[in-house]
Amino acid sequence: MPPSGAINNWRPALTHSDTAAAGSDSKNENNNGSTAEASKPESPWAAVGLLMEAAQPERPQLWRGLAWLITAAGLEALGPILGKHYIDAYLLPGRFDGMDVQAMASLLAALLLTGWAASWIRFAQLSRMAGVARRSVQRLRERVYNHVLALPMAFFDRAITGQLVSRVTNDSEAVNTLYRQVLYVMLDSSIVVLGSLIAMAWLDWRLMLIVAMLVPAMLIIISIYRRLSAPAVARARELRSDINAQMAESMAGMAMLQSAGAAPRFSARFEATNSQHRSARVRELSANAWLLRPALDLLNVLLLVTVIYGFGQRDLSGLEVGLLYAFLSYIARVVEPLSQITLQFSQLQQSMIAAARVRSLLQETAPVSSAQTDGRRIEAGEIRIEHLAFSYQPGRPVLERLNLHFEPGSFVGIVGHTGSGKSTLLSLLLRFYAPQQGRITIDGQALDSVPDEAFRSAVGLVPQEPYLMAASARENITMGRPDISEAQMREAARAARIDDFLSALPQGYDTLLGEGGTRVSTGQKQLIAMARALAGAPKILFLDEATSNIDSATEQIVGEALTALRGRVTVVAIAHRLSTIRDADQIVVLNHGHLVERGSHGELMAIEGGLYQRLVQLQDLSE
Ligand SMILES: Nc1ncnc2c1ncn2[C@@H]1O[C@H](COP(=O)(O)OP(=O)(O)OP(=O)(O)O)[C@@H](O)[C@H]1O
Repeated sequence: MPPSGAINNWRPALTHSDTAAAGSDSKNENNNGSTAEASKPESPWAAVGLLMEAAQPERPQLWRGLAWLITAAGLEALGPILGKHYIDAYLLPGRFDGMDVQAMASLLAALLLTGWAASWIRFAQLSRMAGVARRSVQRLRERVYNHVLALPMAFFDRAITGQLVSRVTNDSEAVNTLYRQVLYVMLDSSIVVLGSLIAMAWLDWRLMLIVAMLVPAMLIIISIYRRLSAPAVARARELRSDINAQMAESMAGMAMLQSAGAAPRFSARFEATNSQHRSARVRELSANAWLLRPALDLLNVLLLVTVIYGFGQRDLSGLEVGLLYAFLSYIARVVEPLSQITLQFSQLQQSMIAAARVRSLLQETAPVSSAQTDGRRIEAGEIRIEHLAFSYQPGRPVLERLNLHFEPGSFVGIVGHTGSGKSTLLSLLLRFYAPQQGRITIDGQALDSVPDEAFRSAVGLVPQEPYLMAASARENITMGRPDISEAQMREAARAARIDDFLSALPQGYDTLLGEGGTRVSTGQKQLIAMARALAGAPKILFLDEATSNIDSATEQIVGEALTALRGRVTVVAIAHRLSTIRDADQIVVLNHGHLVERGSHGELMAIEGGLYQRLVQLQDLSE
């Protein structure tokens, strides 16, 4: 199993989606067990914390925006007070002449100006905050992506590609919505409500208390709604991510899917997930339609009745009319934002779940980078393996008590039956996993203490399933490594015997390969992968069945290329096709995770009844 292809691999075990399709709680039954997927309920503060982290560099902007929003709310709250004064001082007493008209005109102008100023400030600040939100989400998305790139390979054994894509794209986008909800609706509306309540308290605190009752009533409604709809919201989100995962999985395994005639089954499974998603959304929207809107309308009416009734109980002298006007204005200003907060709650809940998922992905521990360690560069490429033991799952050892020594510049072949642990050994040498017992050293220093950069530049890999990016041949070989010159790239391509092919392409090395680009055969892909590995001028070159997809003539040419590396580069090649490693200085034979034989081809062939001898005989028979 090629570790390098883990993220792109076709995964026949559709555990998560299958359990989801069966209608069970996939979270509990997901054998892939991605903690990134676990959407455990998080407090709203956790989500807000994530936002604040993302907005960290622009916090002063946020505080400034907040201060201006409070100013706008204050200006808005002034409106009804001015209106009350206008009614009480001029309208009711009928003072319409001389100085009074002037005063009335200034009062009305102030009324208009405060309203306009408040609207303008709010618009400007919300636009400013929208900018902060967009940039924060951009930062968050980059952070999530970089975090995923740094995660250990063991994580990708559990993760499902489509769901990870969902985390980086949809969920990060949902966090954008959360930003909008939190800033536009929650924050802005809360400030307006607070400003109106303060103004009302200044006018008549008893009446204000009646209006303020609205706040706890709304909170109760929200809490009931939350309890009723939360499972549906979480389920909808989970199923949406499943839909993405199924989509990605089908695309990645299209050839197998079609050739195995599995399209109808996949289609049925997709429909099942899709319809469960729709049902979850309907459940969620029903709670919204049946509970939220009617409850809000009812509260509004009750409030108006109570306030008017309160006025009815008082001595309705002329002055009370201005107060009634002011209160009715304030009630509208309180009810509307509170309705906004409540009505947006469903969206808010979804966004919070998305934020929780992004957060748990960010909490996946990336391996501690060796970048800062004081290890040396790899100069010779000597590898020593001592008492190495490893298992993916406790109690199921894959490699046991391995002791090996690869001389610098030597050519080492690793052979063994399928599942004997060859790729696992390679994964350990590549630091994809850490051994549970024993140790590996390179040039005498522990593998994990070699600085990242030094390790990467000294090691090349030609994986079993070569991976081509949707980019030019040049980019596919250099992989953006700035230190690889044109001459080095071409030299590597020549060594991998792919230079002629690439030069003959319509735009030569600038021709697009990979998805949507020029089609290349699997064998050619492998040669490009070889050129990619050689271009970095590695000290150690790992090949994971790199000759399995090329014809015998090309294999011979590659064999010559490997021979040319002798003495300069330590080559460790896993090979099913034994002819590839026939000339190796040392052939290591693994069986069920144990080292059973070791030696040159000649030495191993001399072991009567030995495993290597049998493997060679079997292969000779089959050819
Ligand atoms: N990521 C993984 N998680 C759990 N078990 C794994 C993982 N990768 C490999 N294994 C198991 O470890 C054992 C050794 O697998 P490995 O891929 O190293 O064998 P191999 O010799 O390279 O096989 P092949 O020649 O078929 O590629 C197998 O039993 C396999 O099922």
